[in-house]
Amino acid sequence: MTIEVTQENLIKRLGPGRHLIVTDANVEAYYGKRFPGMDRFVIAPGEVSKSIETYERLIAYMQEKGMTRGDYLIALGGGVVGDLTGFAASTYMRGVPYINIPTTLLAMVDSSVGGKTGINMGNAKNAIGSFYNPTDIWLDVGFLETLPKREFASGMAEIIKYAIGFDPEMIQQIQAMDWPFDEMKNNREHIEALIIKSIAIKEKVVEDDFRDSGNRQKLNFGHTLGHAIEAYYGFKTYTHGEAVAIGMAYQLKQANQLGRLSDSAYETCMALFNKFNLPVDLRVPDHICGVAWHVAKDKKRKATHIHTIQLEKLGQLQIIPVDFTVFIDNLGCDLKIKIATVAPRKLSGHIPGIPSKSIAHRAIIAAGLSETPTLVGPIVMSNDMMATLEGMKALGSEIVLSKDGYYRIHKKSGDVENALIQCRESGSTLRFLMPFCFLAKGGVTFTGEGRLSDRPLTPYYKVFDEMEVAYTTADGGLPVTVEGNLKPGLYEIPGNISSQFVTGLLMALPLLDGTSIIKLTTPLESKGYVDLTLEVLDHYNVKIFQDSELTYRIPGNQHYEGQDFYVESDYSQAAFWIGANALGSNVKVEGLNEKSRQGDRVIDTVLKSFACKERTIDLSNCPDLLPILSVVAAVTPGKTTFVGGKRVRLKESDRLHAMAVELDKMGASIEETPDGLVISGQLALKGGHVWSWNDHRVAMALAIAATRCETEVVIHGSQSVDKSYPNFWEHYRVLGGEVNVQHIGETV
Ligand SMILES: O=C(O)C1=C[C@@H](OP(=O)(O)O)[C@@H](O)[C@H](O)C1
Ligand SMILES: C=C(OP(=O)(O)O)C(=O)O
Repeated sequence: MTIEVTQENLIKRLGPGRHLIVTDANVEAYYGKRFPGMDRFVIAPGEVSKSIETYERLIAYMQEKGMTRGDYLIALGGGVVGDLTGFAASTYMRGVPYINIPTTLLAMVDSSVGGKTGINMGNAKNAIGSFYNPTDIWLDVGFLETLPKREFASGMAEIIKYAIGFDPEMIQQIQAMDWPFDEMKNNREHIEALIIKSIAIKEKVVEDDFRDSGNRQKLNFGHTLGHAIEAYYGFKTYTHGEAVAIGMAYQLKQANQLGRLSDSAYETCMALFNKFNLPVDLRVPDHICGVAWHVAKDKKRKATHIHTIQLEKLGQLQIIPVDFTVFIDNLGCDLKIKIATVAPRKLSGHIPGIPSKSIAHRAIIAAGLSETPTLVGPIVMSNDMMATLEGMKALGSEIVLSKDGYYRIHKKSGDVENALIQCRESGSTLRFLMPFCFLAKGGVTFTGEGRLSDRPLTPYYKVFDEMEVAYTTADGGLPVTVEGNLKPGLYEIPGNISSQFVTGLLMALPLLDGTSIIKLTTPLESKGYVDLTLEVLDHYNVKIFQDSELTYRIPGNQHYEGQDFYVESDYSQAAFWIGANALGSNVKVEGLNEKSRQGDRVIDTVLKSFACKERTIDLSNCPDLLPILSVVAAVTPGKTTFVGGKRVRLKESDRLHAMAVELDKMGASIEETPDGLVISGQLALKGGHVWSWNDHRVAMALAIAATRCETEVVIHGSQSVDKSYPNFWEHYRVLGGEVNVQHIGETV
């Protein structure tokens, strides 16, 4: 039965004494007036109060008040109040009695039962604590009238756990509840019954196994992942119940997929989560790898195995030990993923610039089409470079490593048939080589990895339709096979989806047997990249005429012939170090060409605008600078508005979204707009766990953010730098950075 909590009832129960109510400011605001004659110690709401400092203040207050072993502490609030009060009660004078009056649904069914008390140390939840039971638990569902709906749902997640894991009869009662309810009265009976049943289950399990060694682990259903989810997001993004709901949903999905749990039981469980709008997946599914890392560090994990709690049928849970690598594999987390732990410190020193990826792509293609061999280099063997080198070989070029990083390249004689090109994640390789489909009899098949399949190709498909070139795609994505000949003529394409279509056509059309015209139907963005194309074409004696801002004329029957090609240093990569300098580091990147035509050379000018209080940065000609510039903006005072960045969403990740999510996790003030970001700068970021979104530029930008963080930054998916800058972490260390890179499996 539940009881109405009033001052009169309390005093009747406790008798005279120096009793003290511990509560938080929210509960005090609603209910403080119910206890006008009782002393109250009010703490700040939320996890921050489960700290040594608050504990010390509470004990000092009790001493000052002269409380003795005969006096009671009364916890009036949610889990935080209960845990702190219980811990103070268990330690003050080696133990004083306390009464727990939970005011949240979660506390009623979970933390108030079981005798666990504790406070946090840093990010480690309940690092200091004790097993200590309250003398009484007073239940008053009336408190739930004022509980926010999201908090109510959070408590329902625990009730759902009891229902599906221990007592399926509760399921109908949950199904019968009105939700969301306006008034408690129609639901009161169901809720009371569910709370009482939940407590009875927990008490029974705990009684049988007070120190958490056997069956009590079943109460942790969904919690191993749930705790890891809370920790990965710094206890910010999901409530406890939401995190546990996601944890349970993952286990249920796996059990169902392995045939251990019936479809109907699985669907029943999912419907219960849905009823209360509880999430069943992470908003960013790839974040599961970061969550898995936290599981690896979980104190409950034994050796290389993890004890998972799995539902076999409604009402029946099993404890099943699973190899940790199998566990993370089952979560859908790629074992190739690496994690870089980066210490929060500034960088200084010299590093050599890395050869420009954009220029090298173009030079390899031009050299590969030339019958006279030329030496192209230096080239750093990133995944993207490998894709273009292999791609040109597939189209009939001979490529031989001549000396350190320099390749002798030319076109071989003879026909090529049915070429297959693995573009990996390189948009440039795919879009630069697609128009060369006519170089292989029987066509060319392009395949790729990661997000490449989702990046736009429609401007080419329109051209192929017009030119009667056949293509077959897998549901509009990759692999795609293209077969047929482009013809000289008019090519109308947009200039604002990707300049890479313009580059691809500019490189292929000179080989046709007549003049072609490229007409841009929308203004050209990323213009600097098209200028680079024209520069490389000129070097190989291929002539293009720009008749107007939107029109290029390309004479046919041309041949690629040229001198050796030196690949200058990459401004897009140097931008990370230059960005670090804007944040107080002192890095010299050697070998940059001050007269380079690379668009990203604009980084120097853009950084100057940070001297003003407010600045607007247009990304339309420097999309690749967004990740690093957003980091600079996050830790430079003033407001930065990024515009013109729609295309930035179409790269290896949606970079606007990725940077907004990750910088927000690190404590930045950042807002996403349809074509940019708005960032209010501050002095430092917090640090913590972040996800690279499998995007090299996001990973590198987050590494630079670490130079202005208060604690270390743990970058999940740090291997993504291999796409363009495989020696990035090595350079980071050369500059005095402290980086520890591990495979997720090695964190065990
Ligand atoms: O031509 C190139 O080398 C590139 C063009 C740009 O793409 P978009 O033209 O699609 O913006 C840029 O983002 C990419 O990294 C490289
Ligand atoms: C977008 C990029 O490359 P690509 O388009 O070649 O994949 C990049 O390097 O940031």
